[in-house]
Amino acid sequence: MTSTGGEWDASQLREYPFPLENIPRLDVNDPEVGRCIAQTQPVVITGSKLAEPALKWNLDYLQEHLGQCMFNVFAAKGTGHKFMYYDPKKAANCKDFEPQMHAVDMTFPEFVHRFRTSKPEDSRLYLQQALNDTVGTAIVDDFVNFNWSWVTAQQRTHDWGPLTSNLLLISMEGNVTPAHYDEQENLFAQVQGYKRVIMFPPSQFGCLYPFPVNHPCDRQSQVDFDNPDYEKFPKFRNAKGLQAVVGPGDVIYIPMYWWHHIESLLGGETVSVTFWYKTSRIPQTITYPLSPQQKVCIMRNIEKMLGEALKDPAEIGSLLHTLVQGRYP
Ligand SMILES: CC1(C)c2ccccc2-c2ccc(C[C@@H](CC(=O)O)C(=O)C(=O)O)cc21
Ligand SMILES: [Zn+2]
Repeated sequence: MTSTGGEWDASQLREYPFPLENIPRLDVNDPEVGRCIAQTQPVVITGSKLAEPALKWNLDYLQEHLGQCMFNVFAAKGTGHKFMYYDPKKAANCKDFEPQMHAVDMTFPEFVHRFRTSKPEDSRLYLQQALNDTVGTAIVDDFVNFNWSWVTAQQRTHDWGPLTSNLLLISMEGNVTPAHYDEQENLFAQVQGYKRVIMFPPSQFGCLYPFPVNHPCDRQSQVDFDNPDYEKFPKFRNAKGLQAVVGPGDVIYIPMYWWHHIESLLGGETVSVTFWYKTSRIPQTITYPLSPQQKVCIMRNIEKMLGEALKDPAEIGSLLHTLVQGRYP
């Protein structure tokens, strides 16, 4: 994988212990794009103009045109570079959980000021804000001029459910969102700077050891890619990833249940806009063998049901071990 125009170079890519193949990079008019999406395979789509009006969304422009409301900004703990999502509701009943980032609400000018005066010993920041009509009138103008006809055609062609949200993401260079999966289809538009996306198929659930469903970090991998614990996570040695670097104007399709780790490359802030779609209603006919995605969904339901049935999450593991050991080799 080489840079297209010298904007980044491979020396910026953090080293990880797993092999990586490239995610295909195709023009929006290539019929192969539709085939990739239909087969829930990741693909980088160029030339879609999906969020073209946002190509001018640098910090100055956004400060000028975003409203004066408060923005969701996350600060990583200490000088860490990882932004691992956690569910605050589940954190409430998980006493020994230590969040590795915390939410700080601030105005956009405050965010820009802290972003620009940030020193190496300061916490890294990551702004994540749902784009809606409260974030500012001029931005709405840009927003309505996104390529809605194209993205709505994808939604209809692939029988996705409703658009649930567009997130505006502004990251400092070097920030990392560790590997996790989401339960929605995602067309991820990169508009400023470069991001490296590393993805693993849902079939590699067994190599990536997600936290228990009832844990605040549900859906996130327990494996620290910078320092993997092969004693606890031996099958991580078998992980095989796909990767792409996306830049302004690129869109990457992140299929539901696919693992993704995303890092912002050097060169200043990175800005992305996500288009998340719920899945469609339950398919009429179930075909066998079930897909890896369906098996992840089944495993999630079992964990949820056991959590409710047993009340104490600590009992789930021993019950599952009793159920499996010596009985389901
Ligand atoms: C880490 C952060 C800021 C965050 C904190 C707290 C709650 C939610 C989120 C959240 C959600 C989405 C992203 C974008 C992307 C990862 C990336 O681009 O870094 C990704 O995972 C996706 O598009 O699915 C990033 C974040
Ligand atoms: Zn995600």
